[in-house]
Amino acid sequence: MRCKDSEVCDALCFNEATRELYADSFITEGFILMRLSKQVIISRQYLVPDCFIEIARGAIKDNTSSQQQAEHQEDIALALYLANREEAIKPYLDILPSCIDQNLPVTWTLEERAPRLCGSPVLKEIELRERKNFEDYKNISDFLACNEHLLKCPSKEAFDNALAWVRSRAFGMDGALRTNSGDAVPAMMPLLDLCNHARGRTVSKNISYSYEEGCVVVKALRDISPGEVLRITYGALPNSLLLMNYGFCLEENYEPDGSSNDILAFEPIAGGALVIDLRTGPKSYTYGKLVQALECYLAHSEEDHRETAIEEESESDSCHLLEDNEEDLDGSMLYAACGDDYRCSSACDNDLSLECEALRNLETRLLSLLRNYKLGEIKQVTDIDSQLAANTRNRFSSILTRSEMRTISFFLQVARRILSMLRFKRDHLQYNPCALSSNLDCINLKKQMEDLVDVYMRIRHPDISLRR
Ligand SMILES: C[S@@+](CC[C@H](N)C(=O)[O-])C[C@H]1O[C@@H](n2cnc3c(N)ncnc32)[C@H](O)[C@@H]1O
Repeated sequence: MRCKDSEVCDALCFNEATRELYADSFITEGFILMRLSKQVIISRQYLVPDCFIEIARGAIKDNTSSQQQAEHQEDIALALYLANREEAIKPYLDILPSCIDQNLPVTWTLEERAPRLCGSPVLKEIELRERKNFEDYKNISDFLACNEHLLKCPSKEAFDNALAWVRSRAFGMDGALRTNSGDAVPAMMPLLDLCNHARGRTVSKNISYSYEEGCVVVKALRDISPGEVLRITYGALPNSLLLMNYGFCLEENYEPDGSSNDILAFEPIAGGALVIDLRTGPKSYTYGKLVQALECYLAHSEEDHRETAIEEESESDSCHLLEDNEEDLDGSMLYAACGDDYRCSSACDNDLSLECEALRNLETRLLSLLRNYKLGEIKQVTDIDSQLAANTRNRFSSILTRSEMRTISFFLQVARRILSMLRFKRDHLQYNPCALSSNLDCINLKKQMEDLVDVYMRIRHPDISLRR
């Protein structure tokens, strides 16, 4: 579709080959590319009959939180409607890619997934996603088997593709009708959904859209050259989600303030219930998470110490403030750092010893996670078609895993630096974020690490911090 001036393009939406949204002539900033009115927006508000939401509510017995459940039901309702392939929307659906075309990791075999994503928490998430899709489909087909008059159950393949379209192409429709949790109702917006995602430092969006009285108005944000890809932003999404829902990842997925959109689901204790979302960025993003991880280890150490203390109480009256492997600590400085009062220093030393232990636990855990990644061990394929798919998978898996390793290295180096400061060792550690990053990223990361160590020491150890 070619928009020469600010035409209303509604009539074309369902019966044109819409792939030609890409501008074929120079478009100037402020140009209105299109108006999508409610006739072409596929949402419950406009096209999806209420019975689909009733089916989704009846069939999906989520055990997640009520908000997630409500959102999920809305997505399922929309997916069911799409899978039902009504005549009016068929031309639109006919051009949408399948899950395989989208290269979604749920379609990769185990042999394809495991080496590429080895070490990544995303491997587990993909399995969960598969299981959830399967459960949802089973619930829907069971429900529709008892309520045949409502709808013919779509095939699993049709349902999977429809749900993938909702996840990768639906927009939150800003309007009077809201989901039970108050969120915007998901809607398909043919044409607007041809735009790619831009975020991060290197590529920015070139068009914007806004809701105006039942219409979505799409405007050029700057001059757009012929053939240039039209880009909106899907949000500050992490690469893990981009890969799972859209089948691609972004290099340099950072915000202008230097915070990464990539989040590492970190389990301080392997298989434990606690998962901390770690991301790199300015200290407001990192300090709280670091402390949360350390507190988890502190809680464990304190339990262990209490048990050991009870065992040892009868054996000896002597107080071992430091562990054997902490012999290299400069005792006099430790006491000085904790104040002159002996009782205070004794308590502080004990705390310090626990804190060092927590930092060492964090260091050990992060190191072991880092070792799980197996970059560069992916088998090469020979035939051309498989090579193309494999190259795409390799590229995006590599972006994702490098980003996760970058986050792990970040916190690892911070833990080591703090540990070295608390032990009053000469500061011989160098931050080395460069192996996984570009030069600019390297400078930012180094600053973020220094800031995090600095704020940690100032807040938790102002006396030591002052002496440095
Ligand atoms: C909403 S659609 C965008 C339209 C898509 N370009 C098309 O022609 O159908 C989302 C899909 O576009 C692709 N995509 C979007 N942004 C991308 C990006 N920055 N890099 C690579 N692929 C992208 C992915 O395949 C994703 O699943």
